[in-house]
Amino acid sequence: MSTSEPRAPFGARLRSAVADRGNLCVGIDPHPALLEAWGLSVDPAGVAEFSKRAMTAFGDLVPAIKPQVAFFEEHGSAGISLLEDLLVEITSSGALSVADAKRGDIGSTMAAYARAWLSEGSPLACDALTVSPYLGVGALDPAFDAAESTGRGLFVLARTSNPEAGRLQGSVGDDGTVAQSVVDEVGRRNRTSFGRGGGSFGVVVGATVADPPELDGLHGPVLMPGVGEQGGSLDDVRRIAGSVLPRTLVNVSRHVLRAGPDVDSMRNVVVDLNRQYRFDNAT
Ligand SMILES: O=C(O)c1cc(=O)[nH]c(=O)n1[C@@H]1O[C@H](COP(=O)(O)O)[C@@H](O)[C@H]1O
Repeated sequence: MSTSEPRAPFGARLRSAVADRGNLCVGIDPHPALLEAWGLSVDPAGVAEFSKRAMTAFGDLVPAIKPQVAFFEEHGSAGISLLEDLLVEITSSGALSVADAKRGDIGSTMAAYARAWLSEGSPLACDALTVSPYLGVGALDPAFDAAESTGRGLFVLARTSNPEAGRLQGSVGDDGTVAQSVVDEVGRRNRTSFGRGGGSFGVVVGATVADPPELDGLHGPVLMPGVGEQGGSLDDVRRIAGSVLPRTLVNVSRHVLRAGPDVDSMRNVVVDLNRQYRFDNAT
């Protein structure tokens, strides 16, 4: 992309990718146990082959691909270098990259994370980044600003899929639950940046959650992990997403990756999931 050609907002690019390819986002999570199950070495060479086969299997099928940064980071600089290459390859495949790094820190440090993941020309630049609001949604402002100015997006953790999350994220303050206040604050940012950001700021809500936040006021996308290995189902996704179902990106990682190392087997699982998780006609 030339500098004279501004990138369209992430929200608009995601809507178009979903209209084209459906609502499924597959994760690339090279767990050591999966590398072993695929007959690969638990080292950077194994991670490289794992990522290559995964991209061959579904790079052209889904609107978004979410590398789990932790499984690259654990291999040090070689792993990060592979992640840089993978982010480029995801773009070449026509999918959007969602880097699952769950970053979050005080504003000035957050600005450095924003430069790393959301600025033009950075080796780790992705289309969207997962961020943690534990230091306050306002502490993430450098990331909101960077994302808006470069046509990128954020997914802010609101109500996560893990069983330990409810006590903290479901606790009730003046504005309802903590999870609801995160959704409301992200929704406010989507409304104030409409036209420029195009609803590029999303939240993460797990498909396993019994007490999800109300998402009607979000005006942005939802990343919904927890389907498959963590027990979430299509019915759960429908129940939790409600009116934002068409803008929901359903993440599945191990359920697809366990079908490897055979590329066709993984591809078949994704084709099947793609049939179920396509909500463009949802009411
Ligand atoms: O931000 C995430 O993607 C995330 C949030 C959440 O609440 N739960 C959750 O499982 N995830 C991530 O989504 C992926 C789920 O993987 P599977 O359980 O194998 O499908 C992992 O990379 C998790 O780190």
